[in-house]
Amino acid sequence: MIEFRNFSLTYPTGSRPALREIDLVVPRGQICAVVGAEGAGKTTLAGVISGVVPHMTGGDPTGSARVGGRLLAKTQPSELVGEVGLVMQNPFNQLSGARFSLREELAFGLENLGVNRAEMIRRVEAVMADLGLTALASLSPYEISGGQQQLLAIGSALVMRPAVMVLDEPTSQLDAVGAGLVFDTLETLRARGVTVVLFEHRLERPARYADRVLVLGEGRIVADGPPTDVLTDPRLAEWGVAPLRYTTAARRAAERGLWEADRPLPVTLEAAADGFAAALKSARTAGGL
Ligand SMILES: Nc1ncnc2c1ncn2[C@@H]1O[C@H](COP(=O)(O)OP(=O)(O)OP(=O)(O)O)[C@@H](O)[C@H]1O
Repeated sequence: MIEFRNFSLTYPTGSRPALREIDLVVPRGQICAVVGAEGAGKTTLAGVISGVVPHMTGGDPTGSARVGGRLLAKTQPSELVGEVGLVMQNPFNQLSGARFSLREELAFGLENLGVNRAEMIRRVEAVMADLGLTALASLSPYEISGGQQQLLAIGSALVMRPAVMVLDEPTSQLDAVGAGLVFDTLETLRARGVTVVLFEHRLERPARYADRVLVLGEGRIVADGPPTDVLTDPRLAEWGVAPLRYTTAARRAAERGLWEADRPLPVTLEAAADGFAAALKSARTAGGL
């Protein structure tokens, strides 16, 4: 579980706080997506949860932030290995540089933790199968594509079986198939009780997979709720987040009386298609078409 109480953070060179008065509880097994404009504080929040900020960046925190009951201000990032898995935007930066093959790279963190060999092999093989990496097992992490490196970075976090996974734009370099594998994996993690915090620019995936969406605006949580509420909020654009095309199309239809009054605005393509089909049907029934 993640628990922030009135948490604020100002970087040493910052003129204003990067995070302000964050009150947040993310329970076990929840997929929580965080969206927001550039500079809203997403990477900072990811860094605080994973122990990187302020320990490695500097910064002055106030209030409290806990992961799994540990007070992050008093916990070094190395103590969080195994507790929090962090996947950053650029997978290249996450390669250990010390291993010759994907299989060895995936085993690297487990070796450092002293996990026994049989268990290590079991976990590495399972993660490679889940992420479609088995055929690449003997290749160098440096000779695979950026998308495959992104899957490798996710795999390197997954093998550690952390209680919390923090994913900063985890599918930015992946095609639809690769992104699908990652999001299927997130569903498995939810079922296992892993807490997932997902930072995304694009809203399609949070709309479909997240239990909850937070919007950050200038370091504050400005909205927090189920995707169907938050992503249809008319203030989304004011917060610097472009609404989904389906939601905008349905809102325009609603303004012209072409969307059923009691039907929520859609955040997925399927819900939009159902809504427009229902609107067409009622227009036909009414003899309008
Ligand atoms: N290491 C740092 N030192 C000083 N200021 C920083 C540092 N990192 C981020 N900031 C500032 O803190 C604020 C929040 O930045 P952050 O990177 O967390 O936002 P973000 O929502 O992740 O933005 P983006 O979508 O562009 O990645 C910004 O004003 C940024 O300039």
